[in-house]
Amino acid sequence: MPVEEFVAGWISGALGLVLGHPFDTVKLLGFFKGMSFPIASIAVVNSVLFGVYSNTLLLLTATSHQERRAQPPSYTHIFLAGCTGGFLQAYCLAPFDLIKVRLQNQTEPVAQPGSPPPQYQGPVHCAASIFREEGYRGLFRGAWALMLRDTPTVGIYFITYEGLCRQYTPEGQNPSSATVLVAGGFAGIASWVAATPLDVIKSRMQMDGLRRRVYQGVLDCMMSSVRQEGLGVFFRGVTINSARAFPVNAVTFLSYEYLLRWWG
Ligand SMILES: CN(C)C(=N)NCCC[C@H](N)C(=O)O
Repeated sequence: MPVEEFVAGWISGALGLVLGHPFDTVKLLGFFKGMSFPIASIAVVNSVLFGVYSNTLLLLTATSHQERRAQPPSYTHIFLAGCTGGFLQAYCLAPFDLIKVRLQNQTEPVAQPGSPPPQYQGPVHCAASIFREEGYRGLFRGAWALMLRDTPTVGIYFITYEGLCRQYTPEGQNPSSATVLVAGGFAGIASWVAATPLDVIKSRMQMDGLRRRVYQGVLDCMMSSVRQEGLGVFFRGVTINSARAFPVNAVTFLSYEYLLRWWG
C-alpha cells in the first residue's frame, strides 16, 4: 500500500491547520491557543483522509496518483473513494472532535481567579474525564452523526476539487498552482455547506448525556431541533465554516499536490 499519500496528507493537514487557526480560535475560545493537540489530531485525521482516498482510487481504478492526470478516474470512482475516506476519517476524528466540542461549550474555558475550576482543564483532562465518567463508548458519542456528516460530504469535497481542476487544466497536464488553490478552496466551501446541517446535529449529540440524555438518537435530535428552532437551525455556523474552509483547503490541496509531485 503506497504510504506517501498518508504522509503528504499529514503535512498538508498541519499546514492547513495553521491557516485555520484564527478561525478556530474565534470558534473555540482559546482552545487552539496551544497548537500541539490540533496538530496531533487534525493532521493525523487528514492523513487518514488523503491516504484512504488515494488507496481506494488505486483499488478501484488501478492507477497511482502520478498516473491519474493521464488516465483520469470517473466521477463515480472519485465519489466512492471520497466517501470511503470520509467514513474512516470520521472514525478517527470522533474522540478528538468530541473533546473539541466539550471544551468549546464550557462557559469558562480557562480557570478564572476566585471561580471554581472549569469541568475540563484541557484536552487530556477532558479525554480522561469522559473515559472515567462515560466509559470507552462515551469517547465515541456523536460518532454516528459524524459519519453521516463526513461520508457524503468528503465525496463532494473530492468531486468538486477534481471537477474544477479538470475544467481549468489542459488534458493530461498537472493543474497550475492557482487552479489548485481555487479548486481546493471551493472544494472546502462546497463540502462545509453540505456538512453544516449534520455538523449542528453532531455537536448537539456530543453534548448530550452530560447530565441527562435529551435525545433518543440522530433523527430525534434533528426533529426536536427543527421543532424548537425552525429550519434555520441547520445553517447555524455556515458562514464561519465557509470562511475558514477556503484558505484551509486551498493550502491543504496545494501542499498535498506539490509534495506528491516532488516525491515523484
Ligand atoms: C466535514 N467536512 C466538510 C469535511 N470533512 N471535509 C473535508 C475535509 C475538510 C478539512 N479537513 C477542513 O477541516 O476543512
